[in-house]
Amino acid sequence: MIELRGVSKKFGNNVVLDNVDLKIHQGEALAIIGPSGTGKSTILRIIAGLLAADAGEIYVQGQRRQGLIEDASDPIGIGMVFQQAALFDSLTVEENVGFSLFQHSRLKRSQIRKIVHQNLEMVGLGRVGDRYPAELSGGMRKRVSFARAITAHPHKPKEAAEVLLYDEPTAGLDPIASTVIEDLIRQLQCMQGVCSTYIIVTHQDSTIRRTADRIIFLYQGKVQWEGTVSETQTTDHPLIRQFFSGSIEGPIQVIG
Ligand SMILES: Nc1ncnc2c1ncn2[C@@H]1O[C@H](COP(=O)(O)OP(=O)(O)OP(=O)(O)O)[C@@H](O)[C@H]1O
Repeated sequence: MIELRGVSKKFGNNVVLDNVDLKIHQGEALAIIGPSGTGKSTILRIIAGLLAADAGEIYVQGQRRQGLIEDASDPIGIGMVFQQAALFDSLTVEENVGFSLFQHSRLKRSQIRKIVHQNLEMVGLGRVGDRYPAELSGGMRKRVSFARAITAHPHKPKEAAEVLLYDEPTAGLDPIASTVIEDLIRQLQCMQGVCSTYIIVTHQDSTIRRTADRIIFLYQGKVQWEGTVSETQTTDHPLIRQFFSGSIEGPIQVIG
């Protein structure tokens, strides 16, 4: 569904991604893990088309993307759920979720409200449409941002996100609120019998275990390890052992 071939990215002299190859298949749940500052969010932003790679190619359903998302027409929609829910504080929940439809579609207000309400129901927030983000908890704000990511024009199926990119969706949440989000991610994946695809960046052990089918470990600009959740527990790969044990001794250099 998405393929990165030889993608590199640096900021100044800081080489963040170094010739990365990556394939994500239809219906797959892929987690990208690795120490802080290794380029996980950078990969997501490149896949979303928000950031240009310095080198390499990005294919979406076999079609090469040229440029960024505003000048490219990907054959499928790719939605991103940001680490901070990134909601507009001065807009209500309903206005946030329906933002792109209110701005860019000719749908009637009542039609948009119906779509928004359905999507808020899907994330378990059917009753908060007229509240403001500041009146919600962190977990609720994250759920609102999920509802926004899956909101698309009903007559433009290409705009519906078939691939969702989650950047640390459970960061800062307590274990129970994290479970709610993890369950929701899996529920949103398999709606109406069709399983969509997602990529998740997370540091949280429970989120890795509960939301990933396949895991890649990114370090020093490269994919250093790839496997399943259960293989993270059995592998003797030194990077994986150190990462999951939290030890400061090992090949991963501790910054700061
Ligand atoms: N716009 C930017 N300008 C300059 N440097 C950047 C920019 N965006 C990211 N970086 C740098 O690129 C590196 C990778 O950042 P990125 O946010 O992708 O890491 P990450 O693996 O997601 O980290 P974390 O786990 O801490 O969220 C970091 O050293 C960061 O400082």
